[in-house]
Amino acid sequence: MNRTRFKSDDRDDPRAVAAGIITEWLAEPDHFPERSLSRVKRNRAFVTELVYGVVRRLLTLEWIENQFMSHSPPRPVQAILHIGVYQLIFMDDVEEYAAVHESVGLAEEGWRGLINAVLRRVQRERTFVLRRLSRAELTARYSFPDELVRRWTRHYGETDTARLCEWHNEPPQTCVRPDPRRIDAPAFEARCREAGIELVPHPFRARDRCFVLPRGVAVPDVPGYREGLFTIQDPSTLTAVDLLDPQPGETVLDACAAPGGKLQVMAARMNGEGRLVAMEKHADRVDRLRENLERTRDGWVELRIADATEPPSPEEQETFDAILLDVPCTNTGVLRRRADARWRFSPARLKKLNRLQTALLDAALPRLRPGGRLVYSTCSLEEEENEKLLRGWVSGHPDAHFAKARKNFPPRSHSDGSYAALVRKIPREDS
Ligand SMILES: C[S@@+](CC[C@H](N)C(=O)[O-])C[C@H]1O[C@@H](n2cnc3c(N)ncnc32)[C@H](O)[C@@H]1O
Repeated sequence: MNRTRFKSDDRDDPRAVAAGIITEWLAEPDHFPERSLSRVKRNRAFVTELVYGVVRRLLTLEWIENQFMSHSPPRPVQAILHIGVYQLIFMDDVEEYAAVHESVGLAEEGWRGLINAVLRRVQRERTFVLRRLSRAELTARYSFPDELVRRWTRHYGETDTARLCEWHNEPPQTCVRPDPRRIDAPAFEARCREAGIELVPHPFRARDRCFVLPRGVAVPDVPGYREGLFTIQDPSTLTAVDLLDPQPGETVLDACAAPGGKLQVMAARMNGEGRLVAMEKHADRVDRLRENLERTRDGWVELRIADATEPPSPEEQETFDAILLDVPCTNTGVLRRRADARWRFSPARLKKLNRLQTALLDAALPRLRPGGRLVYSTCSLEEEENEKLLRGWVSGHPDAHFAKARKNFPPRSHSDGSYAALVRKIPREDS
């Protein structure tokens, strides 16, 4: 059977489209499904749910299918089975008959018997399957790679690991933060209510208030979107900015700035007074950053496409009062938002990122004036790129002093996972 050919290879059939994308992803797991999804024009919501659902629940789906068959069929058949089982187990709003019948119809003749047999058994024995699944190992139960489950169990224990896995499998919330320069939180809530949008205050404690958008409300439909009255922000992102505490009149650097979530909060806190420099290495990410700043009327922020691991020029030495270093990381605190990221985690990738994170810290310190503040932050839960890396780096730099750190661990934090540490550069007379 061809890698991506299906019996009903029909651009209008959402299941066929999803099966095609999943087959490609099974062959090349590093190929991001969102690129293929961005080309889908029809039934996009359903295709997206099938693709992300299967990508997220892959190990669970394989575990269920393996209860009813003894060897693995070719990839296109696996994709059809995954789509069928996903609908039967996880999609309450899909008719079981359609889930089975339409999935079987996607396959070439020779594979239909197998697909039909497996899907019918899953349909008939659903309750029994779910009961067995609830007692299965965490990897199968929540569909996480063994590497992550083992390291989380070691650090956080089995109960918290199970809760974390459950959290990462839930659909992410969209949160918004009214910009206090333009509107206060009660007035923003009232404007949304008038527009028929009932916001839910987010329980996370930070200086700025965040609200959860009801499901199905598109961000551009929220009042004040075009006027830049709010930013789209998981509240965990506020921790790093709260720790850095940029002040009006200061000279501040955001060294890894795109797409600009934390930068927008810093711009609001500085209120156009002082200098705020946004550095970003990847030019293709700067357009989105610029758009975000234009929406919140923060054109005063200086954008610079540059590699923040490069040492500063002589004029830039010790110029900044405060630096935010929101480094690239393994993203293990935000897996809810990236269905495929759990499969990309590996110790080798973590080590490679550690080299970049250390190089970014090394190049940031000489840019900071003595007495200045640096916040190192990630959206990771792994100590090797959080507390361990930061403590090790500080101990090798006598002019850096570790002040404090905060970690947001979902679901306890009710937010995405993140880590942020405040480091002070020791003033010269003390060093
Ligand atoms: C975690 S993201 C930053 C998120 C951003 N702070 C926010 O709140 O929206 C890390 C960013 O660093 C950028 N980056 C990676 N290596 C870099 C480097 N050597 N110099 C500057 N930026 C870099 C990436 O392209 C990415 O946009």
